[in-house]
This record gives sequence, C-alpha cells and structure tokens, in this order.
Amino acid sequence: MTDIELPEGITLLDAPLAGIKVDTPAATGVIYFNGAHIAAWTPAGQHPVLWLSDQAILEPGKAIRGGIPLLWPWFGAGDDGQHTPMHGIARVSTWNLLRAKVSPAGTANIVLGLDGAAVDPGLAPDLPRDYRLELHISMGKTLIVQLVVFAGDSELFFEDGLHSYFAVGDIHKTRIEGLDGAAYSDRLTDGCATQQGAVSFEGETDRIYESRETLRIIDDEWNRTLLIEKVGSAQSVIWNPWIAKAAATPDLGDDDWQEFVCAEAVNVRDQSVNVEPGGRHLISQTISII
Ligand SMILES: O=P(O)(O)OC[C@H]1O[C@H](O)[C@H](O)[C@@H](O)[C@@H]1O
Repeated sequence: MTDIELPEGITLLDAPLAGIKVDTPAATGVIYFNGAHIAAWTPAGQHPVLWLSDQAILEPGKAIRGGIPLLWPWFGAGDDGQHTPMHGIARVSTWNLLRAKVSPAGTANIVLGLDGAAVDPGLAPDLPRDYRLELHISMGKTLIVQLVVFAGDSELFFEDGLHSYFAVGDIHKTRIEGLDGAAYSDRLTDGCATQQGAVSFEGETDRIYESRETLRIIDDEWNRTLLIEKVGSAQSVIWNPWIAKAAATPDLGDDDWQEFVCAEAVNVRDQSVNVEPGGRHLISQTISII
C-alpha cells in the first residue's frame, strides 16, 4: 500500500488491517487503508475523541463501525434506496498512502488517495472512472480531516460526508449546540421541523440539519466540549441508534449507544455536489477539545 519512507512517530500496521499508527507527543491514532478510515485519535492526556466499536469488522472491503467512515458518492442507500454498499464506495475501497510527515510539535500530516480507475467498476457503474479522491489528515492536538474530490474529464455529481463517531462519557448527559433555529429532516418520521435550543438525546435520533454552523458537543460526564468546525458542508447529520437499533446492528454492542454520538458533516439530497470537469470539491471537519 506504500513505498514511502515513514518518519518517526508513524509506523505501518499490517493486522488486523493494513494501515498506519500514529504515536507522537501530541497524539496517538490509527488510520486504516481500507476506507482511508481514521479508526482512533486520542490527543495526549485526553479520553479518546473518536469512538470505535469493539465489534467493528476489520476486514478489507467491509465498512468499519466507528471512527470516521467516509461517505461518498451516495448517502445511505442513495436517492432510490437501492444503492449498495450503504454510504457508498469510498469507505470500503483500499486507499494508497501518498504522504506521511510529522511536525516538530508531533502533528502527523498524512495524505491518502484513491483513483477511480482502481475501483471495481461494478461497485458504482454510474460513475465516470477518472475521478480521484484525497483524504488529508492533520492529527495532533487538533484533528483536521479534509476529503477532496477531483473530477476528471466528466462532470461529477455526488453526495459526500464525514460520518464521525464521537466518544462521550454518557449520551444522557450530552448535548449538541450550534443548531438552534436550523431546519431538519427527521429520517425516522420523514417529517421536517426546526431545532429549538440544543440537541439532547432521549431516544433514537437520525436527523439531517440544514446548517453550515460549527457544532459543540457538550459532555457533562467527561466534563469536556468538542468543537467541530466545518468547511464545504451544507448539512450536519446527528445520529444515535439508541436501544433497539443498537441491539439490531450486528457490529454494535447492546450498550454501545450510550457511549457515542455521530455528528456528520455532509452534503446530501438537495445539497448534492456537482463538480465541473477538471474541478474539485472539499469537505472538512476540524475537531478540537475546548
Ligand atoms: O450503518 P451505517 O451504514 O454505517 O449507517 C449508520 C447511520 O448513518 C447515518 O447517520 C444515517 O443517517 C443513519 O440512518 C444510519 O443508520
């Protein structure tokens, strides 16, 4: 997956999946080449910021439960509800490591790439094959994740997202600020509503908020606030499966729903992205502890 020389603080992993491990004075983390998947990030002296299921399936070509799955080029089962795999092909494709550096302060700067021509055409028959994706990761005290989509000679039309799972001390003592007044579409009822105040959790939650705003995940159990700034994302999906859906999801433990919330930067449905031939699109999240 790579023949580039790795600096001190970044080592290759070959099991359970190929990838790299970051271990510097600023942070530790794991990135798998399967899906360019950031499976772990823990800034020095902190609880893990990303949540990963103990039952995650770590096999090439399989989606990983937790961390930051990439969502591209469709959301869920796509506009017709028939697309597989769920959330598209980026998270189940094998990416290449293009760059790995570590700054003097211990921030790892990593770039992974995926060439459309290398992806099984059967996975997404409607896509032209000359697109290219890059994931730029800056992992230190702050985590910056940028997905860049480059169109080839044809126009590209897609949905995209960073489907981040955030670890929290207790979902009952967690709220998300930054969405007050935002319109949302409720995926559980197909209804629409407007958010009043902070988002708190009392049951299964699966909403697409029309909002470009910065989010704050306030975690009263661990007494910390995660700040999630984003660029190039018109919507935020907030998801927690709660009891029944967690129990029905094979790669989630029965009690896992209490330990995480997904706050996803996305462009889906009416906010799908159109990139002209030769153009590019960037979506990013910058995650810090305040
Ligand atoms: O199970 P996955 O394909 O990883 O999807 C997990 C979740 O992703 C998003 O948050 C969707 O809005 C949810 O409806 C979905 O259940």
